[in-house]
Amino acid sequence: MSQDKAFTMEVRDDGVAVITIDVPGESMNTLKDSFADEVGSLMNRLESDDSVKGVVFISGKPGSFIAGADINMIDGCENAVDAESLARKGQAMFDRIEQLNVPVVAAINGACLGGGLELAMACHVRVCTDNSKTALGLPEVKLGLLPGSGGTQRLPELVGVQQGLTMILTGKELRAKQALKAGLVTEMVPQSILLDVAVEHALKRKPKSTKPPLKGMSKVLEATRFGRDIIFKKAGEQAQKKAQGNYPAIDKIIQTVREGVERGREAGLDKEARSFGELAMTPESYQLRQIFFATTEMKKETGADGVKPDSVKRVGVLGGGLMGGGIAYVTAAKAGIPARIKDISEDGIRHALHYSYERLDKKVKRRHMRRAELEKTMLMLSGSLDYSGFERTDVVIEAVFEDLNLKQKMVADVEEHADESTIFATNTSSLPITQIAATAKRPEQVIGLHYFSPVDKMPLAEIITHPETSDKTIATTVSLAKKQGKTPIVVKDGAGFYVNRILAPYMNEAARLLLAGEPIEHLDKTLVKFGFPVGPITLLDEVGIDVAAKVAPVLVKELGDRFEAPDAFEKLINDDRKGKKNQKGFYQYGKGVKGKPVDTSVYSLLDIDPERNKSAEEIIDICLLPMLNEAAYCLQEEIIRSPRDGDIGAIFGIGFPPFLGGPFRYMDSQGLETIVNKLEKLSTERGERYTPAPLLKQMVENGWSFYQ
Ligand SMILES: C[C@H](O)CC(=O)SCCNC(=O)CCNC(=O)[C@H](O)C(C)(C)COP(=O)(O)OP(=O)(O)OC[C@H]1O[C@@H](n2cnc3c(N)ncnc32)[C@H](O)[C@@H]1OP(=O)(O)O
Repeated sequence: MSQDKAFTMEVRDDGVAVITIDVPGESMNTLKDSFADEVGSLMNRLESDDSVKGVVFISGKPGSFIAGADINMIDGCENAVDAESLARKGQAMFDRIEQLNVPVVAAINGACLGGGLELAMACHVRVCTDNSKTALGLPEVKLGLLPGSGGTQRLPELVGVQQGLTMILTGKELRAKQALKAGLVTEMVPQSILLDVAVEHALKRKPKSTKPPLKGMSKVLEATRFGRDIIFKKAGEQAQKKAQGNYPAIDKIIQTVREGVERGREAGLDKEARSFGELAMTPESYQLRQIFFATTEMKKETGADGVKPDSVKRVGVLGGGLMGGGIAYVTAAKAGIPARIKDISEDGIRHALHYSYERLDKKVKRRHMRRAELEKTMLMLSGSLDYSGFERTDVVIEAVFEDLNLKQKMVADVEEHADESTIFATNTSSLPITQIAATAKRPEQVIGLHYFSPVDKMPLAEIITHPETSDKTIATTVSLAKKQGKTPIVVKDGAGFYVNRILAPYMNEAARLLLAGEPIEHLDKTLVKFGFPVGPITLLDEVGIDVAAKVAPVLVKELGDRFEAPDAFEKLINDDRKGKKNQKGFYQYGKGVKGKPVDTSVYSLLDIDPERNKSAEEIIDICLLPMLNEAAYCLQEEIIRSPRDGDIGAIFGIGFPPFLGGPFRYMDSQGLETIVNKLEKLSTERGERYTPAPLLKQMVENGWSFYQ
């Protein structure tokens, strides 16, 4: 047995060959091209050794099985032929495993994803642990790919076409219980007996291939060609509704699964390998892979080089509203840290506690959580009308009204009632942290921690430093945000910070186009088709027209005239149009409203005669370019630390189309000269606010790009 091998085999006295997968020097197993030879020689031995009665594949890593093929390896492919050949090598390797005469069992604990699940599906039996980290899925679509080593064929064979297709199209993972129900695993066991149970299966007779455990309508549909046509059509429509034609993997997945279902596994595998090769070379897959690399890199960063975060054992939350409730929830449910909520009313506290209860209860009902776990999490949440219990908090996060005096008073109160070392993190979305810290006794412990609504769903947190924030405070806050399940970016203090600052000019231009007569649906649909999750006018309704109206003057005051909002807010507010929250905005809301009809009365209110004048391309340029330009200003002013942070912030904070890589990668892909030229043209046509940021011009002059 050699230490430098990823696959090592030991044949036990009972005749079961246990193959342990433990990629040397890596924290998680990933599959590499070079393992084909290693597995090949193990297969040679197994194929010729009659004394071996069964085989078990198990991971040597404590918390995971295999996280898929090595994405670096895929990224390193120079052309489609290289990538196709990787897929074919994997297919051949897994075929050989499947064809062994003895039973082969995958013993799965932790992540079993992509190529990892493809290997497990080539085994005859899969046993998994009931560990909460156990997850089985084919997430390749999130990388703009399809499963390349048999996954498009074996998953539908095991769980049925409908469920298999959905899993491959969405990348959705199944937890242990769900995998058992779907027929993806044969047995679910506690981790302590995983190997023993796997060995038992390996000593049984090789199981005959089974049919997916289908019931009801699924069974009827999958039985006939007509029924399967319906499944493929529906799956395609649903997936494209989200993808808007921007993700080439979607069509390829449907065609490939269909090929196998209709023409057999061999034809399916051939199409799978070819499609994998082609998709690996698409710009969409390239950008999505870069997001994976960026987020993995960010997981390791502390936010302050060389500084270790302090441990956070208790958190205080000021304000039990929507944001406070969400913050308390992610603190207890995700980070596992007790949170003490202070509000001025019992109602506020009740609201916050209820917010968590509702979310946890949903998980229990969906069987994602046991009731005992819900109760344990709820015990971590407590409320108070005064500061009792705050003396032991390590971090206090305030989520009270956007009022500077009030926030400064919160700082003083926390300094009085909490420990000397307690960090004060403010969830302000518009007030400068420097001003909130201005009256603090310990300004080095004041920091911004800006969450996005809804807190439990939105993955980004902006961590805002002011000149006196200490490195320890930064590192501790970054670490807390990560535990709460967030991807944090550290940004410098300044109006709008990063995310709202780049969003504002985009929204302003959409509003200007609307006032000039472009129909609301035309604007929204154009930008959704471009790749945003919702259009800018829908977003205004979601954020709240009153909130946008409040933020606008702050940005103008701090950053200048290019942030001037079009003159329509007053009329909208006077008409009590706040957006979704009071069910009165640009769209119609309320009971009985089907679909998402525009509230056309808004046109007469704003004296608009709606008519399409601008093409989709013009609308995109008009709205998007000021966002890109502002991102460049933020980099120039060091509001963000790097283009990478700017890209991740835009993708995770406002849903900038991920397949375009974020504002900076998008500018690189278009060419900075093109961006500057377009901005200059728009500046002549529409106003000086489009003047290119000096950084962009400087970069063009020097022939630079944001990334190498
Ligand atoms: C042919 C096939 O069909 C094609 C494929 O299989 S494509 C790959 C499909 N698999 C995936 O997309 C899964 C990618 N990985 C993940 O989502 C997450 O890493 C995970 C959920 C498995 C674990 O998350 P988490 O516990 O937070 O650990 P995380 O920090 O992300 O990863 C641990 C290490 O494993 C590495 N890693 C995980 N999966 C990897 C992969 N598929 N390729 C390369 N590296 C990977 C990470 O880079 C990180 O490396 P580091 O220790 O040097 O920083």
